[in-house]
Amino acid sequence: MQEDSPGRRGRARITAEEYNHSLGKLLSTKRRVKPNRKAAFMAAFPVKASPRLHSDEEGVSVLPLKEASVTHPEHSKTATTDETTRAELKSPVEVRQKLQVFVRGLLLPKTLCLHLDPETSVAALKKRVELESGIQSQDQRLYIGRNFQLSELLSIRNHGIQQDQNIKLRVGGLLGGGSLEDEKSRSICFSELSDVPGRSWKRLARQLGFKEGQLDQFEENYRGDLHEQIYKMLDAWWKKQDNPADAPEKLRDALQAAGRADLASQVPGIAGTSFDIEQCARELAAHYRETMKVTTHPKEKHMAREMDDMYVNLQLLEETNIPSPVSSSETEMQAETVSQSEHLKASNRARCIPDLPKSQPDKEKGLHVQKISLDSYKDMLVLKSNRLLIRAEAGYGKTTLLKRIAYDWADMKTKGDQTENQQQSEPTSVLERYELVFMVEVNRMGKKFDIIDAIFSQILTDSKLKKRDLEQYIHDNPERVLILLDGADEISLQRVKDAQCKNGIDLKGVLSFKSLKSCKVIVTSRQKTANELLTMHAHYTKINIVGFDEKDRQKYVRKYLANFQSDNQNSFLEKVNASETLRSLAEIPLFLWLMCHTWAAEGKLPDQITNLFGDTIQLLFQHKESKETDEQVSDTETHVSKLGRIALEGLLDPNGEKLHFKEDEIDSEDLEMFEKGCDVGLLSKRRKCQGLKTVSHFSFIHKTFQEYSAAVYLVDLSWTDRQAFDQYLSRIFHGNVESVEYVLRFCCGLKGNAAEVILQRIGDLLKQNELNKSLHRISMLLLFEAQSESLVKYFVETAKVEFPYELQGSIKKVVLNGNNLHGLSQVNIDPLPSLHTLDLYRCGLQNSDIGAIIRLLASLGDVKKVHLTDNNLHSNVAKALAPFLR
Ligand SMILES: Nc1ncnc2c1ncn2[C@@H]1O[C@H](COP(=O)(O)OP(=O)(O)OP(=O)(O)O)[C@@H](O)[C@H]1O
Repeated sequence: MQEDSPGRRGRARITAEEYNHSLGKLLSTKRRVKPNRKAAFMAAFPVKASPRLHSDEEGVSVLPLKEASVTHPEHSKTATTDETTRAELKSPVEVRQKLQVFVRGLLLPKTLCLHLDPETSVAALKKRVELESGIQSQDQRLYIGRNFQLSELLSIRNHGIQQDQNIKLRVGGLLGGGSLEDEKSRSICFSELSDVPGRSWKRLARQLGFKEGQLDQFEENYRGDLHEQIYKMLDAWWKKQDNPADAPEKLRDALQAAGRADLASQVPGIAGTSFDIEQCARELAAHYRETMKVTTHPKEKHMAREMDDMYVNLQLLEETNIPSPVSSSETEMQAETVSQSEHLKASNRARCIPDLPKSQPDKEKGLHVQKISLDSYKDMLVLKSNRLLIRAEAGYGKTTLLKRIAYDWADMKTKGDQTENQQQSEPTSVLERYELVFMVEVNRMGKKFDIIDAIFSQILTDSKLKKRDLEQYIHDNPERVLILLDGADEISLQRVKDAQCKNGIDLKGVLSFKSLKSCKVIVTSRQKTANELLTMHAHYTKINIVGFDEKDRQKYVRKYLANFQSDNQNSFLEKVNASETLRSLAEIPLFLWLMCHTWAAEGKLPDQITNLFGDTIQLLFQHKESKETDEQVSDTETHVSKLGRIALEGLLDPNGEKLHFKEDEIDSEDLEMFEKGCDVGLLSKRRKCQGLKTVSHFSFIHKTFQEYSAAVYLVDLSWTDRQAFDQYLSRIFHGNVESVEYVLRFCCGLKGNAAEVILQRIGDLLKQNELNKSLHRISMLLLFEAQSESLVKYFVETAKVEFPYELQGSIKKVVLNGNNLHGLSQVNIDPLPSLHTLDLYRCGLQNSDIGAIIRLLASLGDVKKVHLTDNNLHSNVAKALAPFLR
């Protein structure tokens, strides 16, 4: 054992031999750590039974403390081979060879040599160090390599720690009054900093105001001892400080400017400051309990319901990439769901919602996508990854999910204050590990994208707490903090990348895993930006929100319509379940909310689908406007119409219906509208691998929205460019009527010119194909959608009128006035329970038509009145109808 290096101050003695040993090892092992660490993380991916669950929580073996032995380095065995370590990584259960690791740090009386089971959690390791050193485990920060902080949630194997690896111990933030003014704290800080900067120390020195000549002098005076050169430089800088209170900030700024922002957190704070964590938690909890509600009006944020009264569980899928069994040259990735495959099937319904992404950014090529359904957000929080990306299109409930987490945490904190040892519900118990939870709206962050600033401007608005102290606390206790970043899609990621955030914790660093690596961060984003985010760092754990399944829908309806009788709730559910379109829309919380809202206000859902989709699109635009971004949201109809040309061309594509549009095939003007469509939530954008290239594709979030846009465009054309309108109609009536049925229905619902032309043409077609049942059905739907008495004339000459099933339900009156109904051999209308009145004024009815009228009344059910004025009927014949009226 040799004497201490002169640079080691303010602590018990460490021998130079240890110092050299650690430094040498650290550098020489560094290169080997990475691939193995990666392998360890890959091994921990949820490919097997349930390795997603954290070992401490879920009973994966953790070596009992007594099994970890302590020896001094000079007595220790030398390194095991890399091969052995790899073997441990490959089959952790079979091979349980212990790892020898060295824990060293300035506050330790001596370097600790521990023999640990690879499955030992970092939390258990800290306890071990506490026993040996007396340093409380919650104050310990353990690092490997160049400042990679170990997470308590993982085991040492998970971190890829190898035989003989050095683990560095620092004491967290010197929170208990540590400051640069305090000689011991300063000495520790300078000594720690002198260990790490390496070649960046000259940059740091320049930032601290030293000239080249002075740097040469330090080198000259302490030749061969880099640690001492840096230490002396820092000491010299300190002695020049007139105002010691400003010094910590200056040093942090200099570290950041020198490209070592990662070290800024090691600079202790100002003398006398201590962060009141209890106070901070109380303020956060009060804010969340007050504000975290389920919004029930797209514009009026104050119209919201209490979380417990309105929140319904969402279906979540974790998406993991595992090495593909197929060759990596495959361009399309395969998707597999491990459980609850019905959710996936539901989301991939053929007509309604475009498929979940099957392809991923390039790096993931050759990987197999495995989707694992999660029971609740608790499953998501226990995943090992510290960066979770929640992806879903507009209105699927991303924000609401984060609100729920923040609310549950606040609830737990508040109840915990009231009743000690109270049993928490399952999902909330996982939140216990977080002292602080921050929910930040990304689009309300300042230009610098400083998370601390955002916390103070969005949550702790009236707080007396100091930003600096909070920042220090987060840096020192990252694993006790949960950060929820909502709406990464609502800002330009380029702006985030370009932002200059000198102090604080910046969004760029957090999103790209550069800072707060061991802090759990959950980011939400729509699909379009999610892909971009993955280019900042590919190792996010991806969570997809699938929306509501049938049970969730029922729960939602019972909650939303809580003031209504259960019969009423049931009839709403029946109505929704009866239509495939409504059912698939109801999987998206935003749209289910709209339907419930309409039902509650009007006692029915709009009979015409045009109204329903018009309102839904309007809601999407309002939902976007409510986000208070600077961006101007354009007029709904204009925007939708501008998307319509490509939408219609896609539906009429001679090579088969096209629901995905390649970015590079869209001209720049239309592209802008498509991008905006994504912002509003009408479209989504995804990346797909095509050979070596990655191409972005747009698709409408629901096929029916593509049809609606196409219809709005067609109706516009009927006014502005009649020739183009006629050409499109010719294409449609040339064998496409059935495939674009919804476009025609929307056109009729949007009324005007287009409705009349379309109904006339379909009437003509029907005359030529009287027996075509499908055409009958469509024509009646169009007629119904148009809601125009005058247009009935195009159909009544046909022998058989069959009303569509959509007429069932709440129709009270059918008006067929002015149409020539004479000679009808058969009129088929399914029973309409609510039908009250049938108006048949001036319908050219004669005595011989009485049989058809009676059959009609009998089939309708409960008609109370028939108006037959101005027909050629004998009064006795009219009286004969009386028994058929109720
Ligand atoms: N889990 C849920 N329980 C009850 N209602 C919900 C739930 N999730 C969403 N909603 C309803 O749907 C609306 C839209 O949800 P939310 O704003 O969370 O969607 P989002 O995915 O964040 O959308 P965007 O991408 O536009 O930000 C909410 O205001 C709420 O009324």
